[in-house]
Amino acid sequence: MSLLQVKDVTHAYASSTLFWQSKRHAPVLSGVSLTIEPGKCLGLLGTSGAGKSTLGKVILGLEKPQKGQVLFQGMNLYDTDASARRRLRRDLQVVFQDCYSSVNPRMTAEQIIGEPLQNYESLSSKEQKRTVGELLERVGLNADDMTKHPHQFSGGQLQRINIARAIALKPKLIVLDEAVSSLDMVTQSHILALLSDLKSTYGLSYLFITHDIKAAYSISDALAVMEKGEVVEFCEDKAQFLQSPHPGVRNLVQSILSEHPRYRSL
Ligand SMILES: Nc1ncnc2c1ncn2[C@@H]1O[C@H](COP(=O)(O)OP(=O)(O)OP(=O)(O)O)[C@@H](O)[C@H]1O
Repeated sequence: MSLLQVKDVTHAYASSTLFWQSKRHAPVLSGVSLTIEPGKCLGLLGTSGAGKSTLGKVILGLEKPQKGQVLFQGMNLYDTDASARRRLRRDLQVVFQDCYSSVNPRMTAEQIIGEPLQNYESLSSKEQKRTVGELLERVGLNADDMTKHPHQFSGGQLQRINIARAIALKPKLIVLDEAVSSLDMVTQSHILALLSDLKSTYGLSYLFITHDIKAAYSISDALAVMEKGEVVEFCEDKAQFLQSPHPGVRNLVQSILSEHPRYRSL
């Protein structure tokens, strides 16, 4: 069974509530369907405004769609009781592009990474400290870094802290919304390598939202492209992506082919 199934999802944001009437903008998502398999990464590409982040929010349970279903391990995300919702919140995590605004600047790394543990696990303070230390080391930082505040880290280091917080509860799916986009190329490749490593170690699944075809191609198993709220291409095997006849996808593919001699003949 797929880990996540998005079935025919249509969504429009509410614009205003005028007395009893709630008005809505034009749909941002129209008839979107896709799947994410256990332990796999789906790269979601598309131009600005295509609806990628909105789909990410719908998948995280944050934006209830007007139409369609989101099934996580067969369970309807928007039709569950409180205890199932709590479990789902553990299993679904997110890392955003802006590593600085994703954390409270007054908290230490220990408090940032420890927050989900405190909310969901009943660990003694000693156990929690040890777990935070292990998580810091797991993402390539030092256990001693737990006393530092966000401003004492570089952008890449802080994104590692956000990743440590996201994996703290051993989730099943992490939405990575432009998670490496604001980093320089070298840091970006290190973080992509870390994400790949964590994925294979813990059997994590990712929704990797990005504008960057090269980053998406390097980390993903499957690829999808959105245009104006619709999924115009969805390839469960990224190799099929290179053969897509869709003109928008061909343009994306050309940009990777030029740098990968192996694929130039395609
Ligand atoms: N909270 C909101 N209320 C109203 N409209 C919104 C809201 N969030 C996003 N939108 C609109 O929905 C559309 C899709 O936005 P979304 O952020 O999902 O696209 P995106 O593909 O992630 O773009 P980007 O890559 O620039 O982040 C845009 O037209 C945007 O203005």
